[in-house]
Parts: sequence; structure tokens; C-alpha cells
Amino acid sequence: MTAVMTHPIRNADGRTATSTPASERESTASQPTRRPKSDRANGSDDGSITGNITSGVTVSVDCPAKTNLTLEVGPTHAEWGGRHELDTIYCAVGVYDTVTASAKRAGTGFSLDLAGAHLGDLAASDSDMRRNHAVLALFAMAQAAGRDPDVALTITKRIPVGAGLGGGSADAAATILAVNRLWGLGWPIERLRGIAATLGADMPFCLTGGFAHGTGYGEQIEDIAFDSSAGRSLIAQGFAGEVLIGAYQTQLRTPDVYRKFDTLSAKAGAASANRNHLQSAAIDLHPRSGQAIDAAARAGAHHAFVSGSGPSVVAFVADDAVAAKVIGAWRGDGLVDRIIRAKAPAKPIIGVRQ
Ligand SMILES: C[C@](O)(CO)[C@H](O)COP(=O)(O)OP(=O)(O)OC[C@H]1O[C@@H](n2ccc(N)nc2=O)[C@H](O)[C@@H]1O
Ligand SMILES: Nc1ncnc2c1ncn2[C@@H]1O[C@H](COP(=O)(O)OP(=O)(O)OP(=O)(O)O)[C@@H](O)[C@H]1O
Repeated sequence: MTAVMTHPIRNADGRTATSTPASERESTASQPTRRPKSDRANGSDDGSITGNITSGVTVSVDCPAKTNLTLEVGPTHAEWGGRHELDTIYCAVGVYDTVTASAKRAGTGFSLDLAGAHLGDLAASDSDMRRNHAVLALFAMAQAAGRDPDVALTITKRIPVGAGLGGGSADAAATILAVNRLWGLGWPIERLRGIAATLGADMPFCLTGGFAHGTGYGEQIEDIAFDSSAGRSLIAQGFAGEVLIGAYQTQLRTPDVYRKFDTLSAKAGAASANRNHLQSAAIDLHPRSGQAIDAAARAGAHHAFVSGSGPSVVAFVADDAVAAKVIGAWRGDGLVDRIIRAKAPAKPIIGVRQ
């Protein structure tokens, strides 16, 4: 489904919606795991080039999904809106949403065109495009830059929605990177992270991807270079290479999973034994995720766990033979609804075309 929503900022009534023909939906669905083509020739990954390059330019950002290789959940903090203290190792996984941004005529506001075969609750008729994470990111950038958000955004979604894979955060991060380039702002990544942190815990990480250590409520990011000792250690432990994502039609709401975590922790009175402290809560809410983890482990996956707040399951596999066994187990017993193959760790890719 493709929805086109137009919200001129000075005239909030201009809202239209259209449907995409089935043939187009299929073509989107047929390439969910392919690494997108990119044009890296125009600058670095952080979008840090300067100059006024708005007119006739389309900036395209392919932003990967995220998972958490470890996720330790601490106490809540009132000053973070009741969010929990976290200590996490983020890893970007190479299933990419593509966000494009191009300038619109001054004063005409933004538009959002959303495409993809698996849009989850974004496809609901009452879904408010003004609350889309990409649009919130556009507005935050416009406010910070003192500009009107006269930008046409398109999002091709491949990251499952409400799946614990940070899809909304990826789209917001992609929008921030795209607008930084489109408007020729050339702001460094630290400044972009500050803006992203006002929007969500995962968004600062999604600006750069790869591996990173996250603290605070998840927004304090320390990159882990692949060739650092921490990066080499993660790779040696098997947290790199081929990844299988077991995805579901069911979405889990992140606040519900944290709430369940709080309830379970209060009952158990002890920290979780899992690398992902939210895993038991996600499995409690969605038992098939637990069955898929067990099956992947039996089939020989290096690591299999709930991704973030779930319900998706991520399995790192050493080679095609193990991948085939995991896929066979998942399909044979109907333990997941959809399987996506990807590589990790991944990085956002920025392209510019005239
Ligand atoms: C589960 C993770 O994806 C792991 O990286 C994140 O903790 C959630 O990231 P996110 O969706 O970007 O989080 P936010 O949009 O900031 O918060 C959504 C909701 O998740 C819960 N939340 C999130 C982050 C955090 N450190 N503690 C929380 O309790 C809160 O209920 C919050 O209202
Ligand atoms: N661009 C977007 N992509 C996906 N979801 C979005 C987007 N904008 C808003 N949302 C809403 O955000 C909610 C969470 O979707 P998302 O795919 O980001 O989940 P998630 O990966 O579980 O999030 P996280 O793990 O970061 O908490 C959904 O209910 C969805 O409607």
C-alpha cells in the first residue's frame, strides 16, 4: 500500500490518500533483503558536506534495522519521562528502509509517501502521518535550522513494523541525515544525535549504525569500531555476518513490553539471566518468539534472541548450511510468519542525485 499524505504547514487541511497497484506492492516485496544501491561519491556517511544544494536534488538514505546484542535494563528515571536506564550493545542489521527527501516549493509544507508490502499499523486508515517518526524528525530538524519543513519525503519500508527492529527510529534517523544534506547544513553527527535524542532512545544510534555501546536511556552512544578490541571481540563471538530475522504479523508495543518487564522483575526479584533483559517479557506476551529461539539454537545458530522489545527473533548463523537448518525448523513448525536474510553489522548509506 502506498499512502500519500500532504500536510502544508500553513494549511493543514491538504490531505489526500491514494492506493498503489498490487503489481507495485509485489515489486517492493520482492526485494526486502537486498542491500540497496548507493552513491557514496558525494560525501561521508554522516552527511557532513556544506553548501546550498536544495533545488532539484533528491537525497536518498538507506537506513538499516537495529538489534541489541546485549540489553541490560535498570531503574526508571522521572527526568527521562519514566524511561529505564539501559546498558546495551547495539548492532545495525542490513535490512534497510529507504527514505528520500527533496525540496518542495516554499510554503507548501511537507508530504509523505509511504510504500511497502508490510506496513503493519502504518497502513491503518486512522494512522496519522503527522505522527510518523520521519515527519517528527523533519519537524525537529526544521525547528533547529529555523526553516520551514517544505520537503517531500518518501519511505520504502522493508523493516517490519512494531517488531523490535527500530524501524521508526531508522526512518527518523534517515530523515535527519537526508535533510542535513538536502539543506546543506553540514552539521556533525554529535549535533544530529542531540536532535535525535529528543525524539527517541534508539534514534541516535541509527544515525551511524555499525556496533555501538548505548547508555543513559539508550541515547548516549559510543561507537565501537570494527577493528577495535571490543569490535573484534563481538565479531569473534559470532555477532557478525549472516543473520536470519524471524518476523511476525503481530506487533508488540514497546511500552507494554517494558511494563511486563517491570511486573516480571518485581515478581522474580532478580535480574534477568538473558542477554536481552526484555526477552522474557516479550516471550510472555508472544510465546512463538520463545519457540523460534529454541528451534534456532537446536539447529545450530551461534546466537538466537528476541530483538529489543520483540517480537522478532534474530539468529546469527555461521554459514549457509546452518541457515538452511534454521529456516527449515522455523518453516517446518510454523514458528515465524516471515524470514528475512540479512548481514550484520550494517551502516546507513547516503546517496544524492540531481
Ligand atoms: C527496546 C529498545 O528498542 C532497545 O534499544 C529501546 O529501549 C526502545 O527504543 P525507542 O522505541 O526508541 O524508545 P522511545 O521511543 O524513547 O520510548 C518508547 C517507550 O519505551 C519505553 N522505554 C524506552 C526506552 C527506555 N530506556 N526505557 C523505557 O522504558 C517507555 O515506555 C517509552 O515511552
Ligand atoms: N516510520 C515509521 N516506521 C515504523 N513505525 C512507525 C513509523 N512512524 C511511526 N511508527 C509507529 O511506531 C510504532 C513502533 O514501530 P517500530 O517499527 O519503530 O517498532 P519497534 O521496532 O518495535 O520500535 P523500538 O524497538 O525502536 O521500540 C508503530 O506503532 C508505528 O505505527
